[in-house]
Amino acid sequence: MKKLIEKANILIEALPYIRNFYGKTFVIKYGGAAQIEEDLKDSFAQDIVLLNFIGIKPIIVHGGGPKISATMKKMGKEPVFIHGQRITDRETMDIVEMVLGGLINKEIVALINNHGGKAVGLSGKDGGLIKAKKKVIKKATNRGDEEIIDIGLVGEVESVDPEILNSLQRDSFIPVISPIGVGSKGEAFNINADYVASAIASALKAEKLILLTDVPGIKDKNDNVMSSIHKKDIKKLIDDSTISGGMLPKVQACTCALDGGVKKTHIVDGRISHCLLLEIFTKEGIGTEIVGSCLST
Ligand SMILES: Nc1ncnc2c1ncn2[C@@H]1O[C@H](COP(=O)(O)OP(=O)(O)O)[C@@H](O)[C@H]1O
Ligand SMILES: CC(=O)N[C@@H](CCC(=O)OP(=O)(O)O)C(=O)O
Repeated sequence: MKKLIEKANILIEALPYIRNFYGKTFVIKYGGAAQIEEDLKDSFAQDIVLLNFIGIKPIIVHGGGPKISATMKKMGKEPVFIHGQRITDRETMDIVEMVLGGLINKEIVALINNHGGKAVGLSGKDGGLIKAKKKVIKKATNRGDEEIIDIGLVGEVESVDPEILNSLQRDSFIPVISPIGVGSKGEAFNINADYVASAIASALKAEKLILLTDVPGIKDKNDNVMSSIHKKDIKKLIDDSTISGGMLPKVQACTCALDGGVKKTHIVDGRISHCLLLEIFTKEGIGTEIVGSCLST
């Protein structure tokens, strides 16, 4: 009996969150580094379906960097990254569309549907969801001026048209989005999934942006995970190199989303089973939250 009452207490701990989040949109970025074991993929899909059945509206933006790299290598191409962005020639863009839009997107859709959800896969091309333009990377030269590095068909989000998402949500579908944008001439652009998730969360004024990755959260200089950071403190953490590498686009995505009207942003360890439920429905949460308004400090 004691064990049964403990189970009831767990549900009761979740009650205020279920009440607060009813009808709200959560944008969840499912990074390639978190898509590792079959059990974990299943627990992710179960969490999404549970969120949906209790009235939260999840939107998934997925990555898949490791699988793109593995496929490139199989085809005799060496992946190269500059500032965390994959140099994308035309042949690589075909591989990106094949792996993200074909393989990974459909795998996530099938997983969610297997657990009783109604997922629909789309890329930024569908319904004109993500308009993109070529991303320009500038590098300071030792002559004191700047040179432009051409990284090919890498895009940045120009605008988001959420109409297709609104329609899908109205009919209780769960959108699963691959981070491919469409240019003014209909051409495809490869975009970092953190930035796409951030732009979509802003366009929908989502309640939360949650980025699933392969670290327990943002670590300080002593390797301890910081449970909460105010966005005004991010710059200092970048300047003193506490935050670097792959964490840079994530904190940028979180701060842009907060500026765009998203209430809270989280960086969570996707290698933990049911990490979404632990973050959303427990007092402590897991990982790092980045907050930005006076109310949430
Ligand atoms: N302060 C920090 N705390 C945690 N991780 C950090 C920090 N600074 C840099 N990183 C790096 O960021 C990486 C996460 O980014 P990335 O590998 O691009 O993930 P994903 O594939 O999920 O997008 C970590 O594996 C870690 O090496
Ligand atoms: C321009 C660019 O680098 N795009 C990424 C898109 C996928 C992605 O973001 O995947 P993760 O979230 O798993 O890293 C890439 O080609 O790897």
